[in-house]
Amino acid sequence: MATPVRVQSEKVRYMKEHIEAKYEYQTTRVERELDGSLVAIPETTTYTFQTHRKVPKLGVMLVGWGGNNGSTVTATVLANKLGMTWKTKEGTQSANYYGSITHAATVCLGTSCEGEVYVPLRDILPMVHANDIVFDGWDISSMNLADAMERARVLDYGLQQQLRPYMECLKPRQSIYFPDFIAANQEERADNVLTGTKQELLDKIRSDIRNFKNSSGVEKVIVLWTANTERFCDVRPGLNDTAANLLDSIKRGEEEVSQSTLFAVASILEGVTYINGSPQNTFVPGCVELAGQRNVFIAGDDFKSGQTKFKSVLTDFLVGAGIKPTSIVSYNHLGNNDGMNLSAPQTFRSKEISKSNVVDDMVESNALLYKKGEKPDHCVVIKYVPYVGDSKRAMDEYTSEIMMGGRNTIVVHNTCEDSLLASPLILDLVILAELCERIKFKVGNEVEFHSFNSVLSILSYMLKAPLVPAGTPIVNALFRQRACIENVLRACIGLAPINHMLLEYKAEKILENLRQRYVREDTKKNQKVEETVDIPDIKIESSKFAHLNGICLNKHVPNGASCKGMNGVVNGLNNGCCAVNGH
Ligand SMILES: NC(=O)c1ccc[n+]([C@@H]2O[C@H](COP(=O)([O-])OP(=O)(O)OC[C@H]3O[C@@H](n4cnc5c(N)ncnc54)[C@H](O)[C@@H]3O)[C@@H](O)[C@H]2O)c1
Ligand SMILES: O=P([O-])([O-])O[C@@H]1[C@@H](O)[C@H](O)[C@@H](O)[C@H](O)[C@@H]1O
Repeated sequence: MATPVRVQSEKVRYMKEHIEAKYEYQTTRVERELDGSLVAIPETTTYTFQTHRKVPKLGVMLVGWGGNNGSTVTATVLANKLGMTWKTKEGTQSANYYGSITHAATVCLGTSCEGEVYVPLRDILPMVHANDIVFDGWDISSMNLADAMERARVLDYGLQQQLRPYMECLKPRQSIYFPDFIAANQEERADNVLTGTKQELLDKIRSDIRNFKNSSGVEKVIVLWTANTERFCDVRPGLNDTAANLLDSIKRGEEEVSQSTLFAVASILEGVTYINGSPQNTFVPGCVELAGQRNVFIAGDDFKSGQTKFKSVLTDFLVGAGIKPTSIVSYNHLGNNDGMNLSAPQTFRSKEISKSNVVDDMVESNALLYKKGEKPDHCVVIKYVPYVGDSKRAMDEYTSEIMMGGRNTIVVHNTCEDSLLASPLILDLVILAELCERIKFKVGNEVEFHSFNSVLSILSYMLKAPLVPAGTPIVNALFRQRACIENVLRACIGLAPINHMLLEYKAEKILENLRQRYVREDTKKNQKVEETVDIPDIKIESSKFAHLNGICLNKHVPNGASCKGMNGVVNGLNNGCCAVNGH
């Protein structure tokens, strides 16, 4: 059960409706002098964050609901909600949300007398639990979700049998289908298709969103594309370069307006966040402008689930270590329908772009290794091999230059169960997007609170080709992306970012030159104790004794005085503690 973190600070107020926090945002502005030298100027900006505390009943409409990802994420939520277990050859398996940072990851809250304290990321701020999400959606295939789950061949059959009664009643809504945008081999499953002009299709999708919102009891809806990868659409003046032109193009029935852009426009016009889990350029400039005009969140592109996620870690490590990757070859084969759709050149091109650009920011960050414009050779190969199904086999080779003309080659084989890696990302994307809808902030003496930019770049951690507001940095390095989420959530409760400096432990001896204030609630006596200990002459100002990382601060503990042992248990006599701490 969630145990929300509570911050004790005069800068944080827990009100009935909101958590309000004042936050000193510290940055460094850099100026280049005429002689080319750089000047770094520390700056502090005061933010006031307000997070609405009420977690809504969330409805998620998946485009491509009957696909491997769509059926798997729906099944996963049902299995967790119903507490299902099933037999496998290794024994009994229970449902879980591994791979989701909002359900299976922790963050370091801070330091206690026992050392660093880690809490579930979801305990930082009130957020939707996956078990409570209601799914709906569209698919060009009419197959119900139970049959779609079977078709996907992702989940153990024993679990599928338990889920079938709950899923066979779930049927995807008819969808928009423009054959020219996806591989021709998808035609055989397209038996659930809407007809009409592009404007009529847009209006129908909008009506579906309203219908779901009104009939399902959900309080909020988010739409997420997990349908097939489309080819890139043209971007040109008069077609989709502005919001007005895009809406006119839809009215005129312009061929180059894609299925996914129609879904995005429908969502935006309904005031509903839209997330793109595939690599195509859904968010043409007119779509981005429309989202900004309507203050609706959009995010994308392309789930970062396995091979590329690894790449955004390894490349960051190599370049950050001053090692120069000069050749990156990413091959994989997979046998699911996604792989079949990607076997067409035009859809593969969309994926090739999103999988290739992921190293750009890391390479450009190090001018000591790379001249301007210089990049590693980078090759992406995807082959369709039906036999392996959803179990994608990724093989990567990283060749780098090391000191004195040396070469380093790293070869990785990575079996990615694609849908089991993408499904937790779908959950994190919609849960964090929903949370961001409840966060408002103002800067300095501003009177009005406002939302994040409509391009929700904080979701980059889950995406291969992060969509960011124009002119802002694109970050692909995975741990920077994760730190961004963690530290923004911390800022919303007035906590400083985790900076990994651990200065409090950098003293020559932990017990020397260290000044710590510990506020420690004695849960047994429900007393608040404030201790200030000066080292080396320990002057303990209270009857309680502190331990720092298991080292007892007690120097002269009169027998019988209560002394908290390493695990915080009052042991009466100090010998238990001292015996443990060896003094
Ligand atoms: N690890 C991953 O699985 C992963 C990672 C990154 C991106 N992706 C992307 O996620 C998407 C889904 O992956 P998947 O493995 O579930 O693929 P899938 O082919 O199993 O599912 C896609 C579904 O979309 C449906 N569809 C196609 N066009 C549609 C339309 N116009 N409207 C509604 N439905 C439509 C298809 O019928 C199919 O059921 C793909 O674009 C893939 O590239 C997947
Ligand atoms: O694992 P990852 O690179 O993040 O992403 C995957 C690709 O490796 C795979 O080729 C493709 O079919 C999937 O849709 C997904 O994009």
